[in-house]
Amino acid sequence: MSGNVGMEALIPIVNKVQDAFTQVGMNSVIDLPQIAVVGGQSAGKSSVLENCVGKDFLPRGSGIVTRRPLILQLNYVEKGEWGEFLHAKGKKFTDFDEIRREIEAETDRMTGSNKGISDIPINLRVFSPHVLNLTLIDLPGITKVPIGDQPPDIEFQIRGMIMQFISKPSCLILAVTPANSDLANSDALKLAKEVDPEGIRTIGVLTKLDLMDDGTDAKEILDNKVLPLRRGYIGVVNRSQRDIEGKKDIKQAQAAERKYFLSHPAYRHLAERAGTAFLQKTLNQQLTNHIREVLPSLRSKLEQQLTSMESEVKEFKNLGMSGGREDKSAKPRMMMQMVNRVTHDFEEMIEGGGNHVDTTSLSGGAKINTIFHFRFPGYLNEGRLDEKELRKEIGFAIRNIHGVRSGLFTPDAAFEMTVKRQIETLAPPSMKCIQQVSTELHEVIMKCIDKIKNYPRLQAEIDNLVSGYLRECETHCREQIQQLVEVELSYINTNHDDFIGFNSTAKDESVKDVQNAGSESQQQKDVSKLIKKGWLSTTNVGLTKGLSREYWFVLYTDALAWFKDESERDQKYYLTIDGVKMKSSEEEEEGGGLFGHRKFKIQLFHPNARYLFREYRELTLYAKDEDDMEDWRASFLRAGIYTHRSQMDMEDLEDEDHKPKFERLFEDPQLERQVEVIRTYVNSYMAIVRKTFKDIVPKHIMCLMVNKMKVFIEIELMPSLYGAGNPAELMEESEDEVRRRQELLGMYDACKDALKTISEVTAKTSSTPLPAPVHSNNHHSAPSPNMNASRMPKSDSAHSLSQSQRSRPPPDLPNRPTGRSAPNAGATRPAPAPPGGGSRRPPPPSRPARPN
Ligand SMILES: Nc1nc2c(ncn2[C@@H]2O[C@H](COP(=O)(O)OP(=O)(O)OP(=O)(O)O)[C@@H](O)[C@H]2O)c(=O)[nH]1
Repeated sequence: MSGNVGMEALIPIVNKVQDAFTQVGMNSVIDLPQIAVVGGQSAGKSSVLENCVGKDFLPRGSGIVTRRPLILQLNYVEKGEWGEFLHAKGKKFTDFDEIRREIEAETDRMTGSNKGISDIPINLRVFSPHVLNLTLIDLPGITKVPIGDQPPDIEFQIRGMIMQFISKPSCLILAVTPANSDLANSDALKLAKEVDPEGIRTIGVLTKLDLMDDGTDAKEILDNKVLPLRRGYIGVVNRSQRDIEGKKDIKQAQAAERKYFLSHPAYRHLAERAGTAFLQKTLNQQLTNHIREVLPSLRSKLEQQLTSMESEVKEFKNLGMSGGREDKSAKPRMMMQMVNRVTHDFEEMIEGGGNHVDTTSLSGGAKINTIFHFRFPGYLNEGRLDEKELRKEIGFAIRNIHGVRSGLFTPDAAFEMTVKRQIETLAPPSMKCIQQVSTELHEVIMKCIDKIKNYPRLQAEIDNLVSGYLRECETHCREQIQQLVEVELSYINTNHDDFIGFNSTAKDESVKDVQNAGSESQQQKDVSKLIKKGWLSTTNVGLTKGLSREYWFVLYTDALAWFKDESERDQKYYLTIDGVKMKSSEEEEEGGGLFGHRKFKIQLFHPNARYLFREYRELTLYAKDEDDMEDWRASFLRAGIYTHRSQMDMEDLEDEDHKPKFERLFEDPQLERQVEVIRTYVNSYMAIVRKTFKDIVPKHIMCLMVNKMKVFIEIELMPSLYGAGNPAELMEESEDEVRRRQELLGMYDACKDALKTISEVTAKTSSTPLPAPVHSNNHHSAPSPNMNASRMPKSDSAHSLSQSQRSRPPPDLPNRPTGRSAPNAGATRPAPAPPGGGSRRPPPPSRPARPN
């Protein structure tokens, strides 16, 4: 196909834009409008359409030829030229005469050969290096009188068929009217007016100028003086049937057409605005307008995409990795940057602050702080014996020291032995604290090195080195704490300032310790100290079993209270926790609930009483996660709610009569007195030791683990990495990263190219403004019979036609209508009316028979 030079000129432009956008992952950015030809029977629609494409391939002839809509999709391909029908998939038609025959045959297949019609379209795709990706629609001609197999309502049916296509706001309408018929009766113009009352997307085409009666011409119509259209009329002279039969070449025909306009006295002045070439130019200009119209939004999309990539591309450039090439010398520098980043992040996560503060959970330094000051004091109470157990132990110690004799005096050794056993119980919670901090440090390291996962070897090596060092620190710290326990065991300092001694009444900081050491009345006097507040969910506080509710729990050193909410106004219960024990466990998911899946359970109960509170034997609490449970457990421990011993342990404390063994001790009043004295001392001394541990263990951990880790990462990590391997190898990127980087850089370049293309296209093309609306008193501009259907939203029609066209005034306004509205006033008819006042319409041209 080469009969449409203008369209061919647009091909490289569209392809360039399309290619540029395919590169950046956007397809079909330019969706060109459809073009439909509408007109009466034999008006020359198919001829006009063919001329638009510039290739012979449509059936033409007398009578109704187009009897099914033909949807012609033009597809640009670099090589070859062929057609394909949807109804004959896979078959390539390289001979365009064959295409014409196939259209005829397919029309007959659906409609029969006796002039029947059908609204089922024939879909033809033409592939060619000479076409734009464009859809053209050839529609059956409007006819009024049914012939052959045509249904009685043929006019109505064809009208519906046409409307289906032209009512789409993106469809350009070529309203074809033969010059040798009455323009005022043009169905094409009427239909176009219905769907496009403003005339934005309608182009009037006047065919068969050559067939007008001698002495008549269509000058006035072409000058847009009769039934004016916003875009005016374009006159064309298509090939006659004889030309077609004589195989007149399309180019030859266009040359003849041009000659016709130049030589015709009535048309000479408008020769530049007439003919097939001008129609092509007008259509191509519309397509150009459309292309130009989409460019600004494409540009802004590209600019957005470019901005989003800019910072990463800059980073690659800094690292010498742009342009798809890697600068090997940059690798050690990059490694340093990565290590610095890890150092910085580690420091930030431990010391707090920074830009990326976690707002969902405690982590890093804050978590370690919680472990030190919240959990660890609780853990220290874990191995602690309750009052009865302690008395029992002291009682046994005293009796074992006295041996066979009954001692008169309280033996110091019993105090020391008991204290030592108690000091030993401080080692496991201290180790637990070390282990928890170590786990947290490891988590922090993992988070820090996650950011360098694009360099898997470097990440693995850092993990290896840092984790190894952390293990060393942990081991060392454990040894130190063990040493600390041994130090405490080595000398029981009863001269300690805070030790209660024989006369002293020193008080421990911890209220609980005093409670254990003092009398009941003393306990009552102590002011309750707050330990922890928070939401917990429970299943058994005044609710049907199985249901659960959240309450605001407040734990004091001697009581647990719960409230409706944080305001603490509506108190639900106040539970004194003396003697209360706990069991904690992880429960299987039961599905649903206030905290999602209730898994972390703590049960409080009173081993020596039937009910804990009201009619409940126990209080079951659910924490929202493991951390929360751990915090509550530690808090309960601090409040003196210890973990319940197993049944076995309890049995050990009882003898055959189920009487607590230690109670028997008190059958000896002297022993009872001695036990009481030692118990007071033990509690006082242990309060001192616990206080020391509470203070010194976190200090050890900070010194031997946290700070050492910081120093290691800051100072030793880099040399250790150099020792571990070649930076170039360590800095090897993951395949994903290489691909990602290449893609990103490719995309970045493609975006820039696409922007350049847009600028080029904008510079090389120009928009034609939409002519101003025409005003006419004649019938064409009268309200359409179907106004509702015809009122299209302006924005919709803008889809295909430039917004800018609307606002700008046309360079040369079309002439105002003369006001003459005679049906055929366009034709300059010098000849007088025929006698008898008959119609002035010329007789319809006799059409030669269609060749078979
Ligand atoms: N002399 C002359 N003949 C024309 C012109 N335009 C079309 N014809 C002839 O008119 C006849 C009908 O042309 P088509 O292009 O088939 O018209 P159509 O509107 O597609 O016809 P239907 O699809 O049957 O409605 C053909 O024989 C054409 O050669 C023209 O400008 N001048």
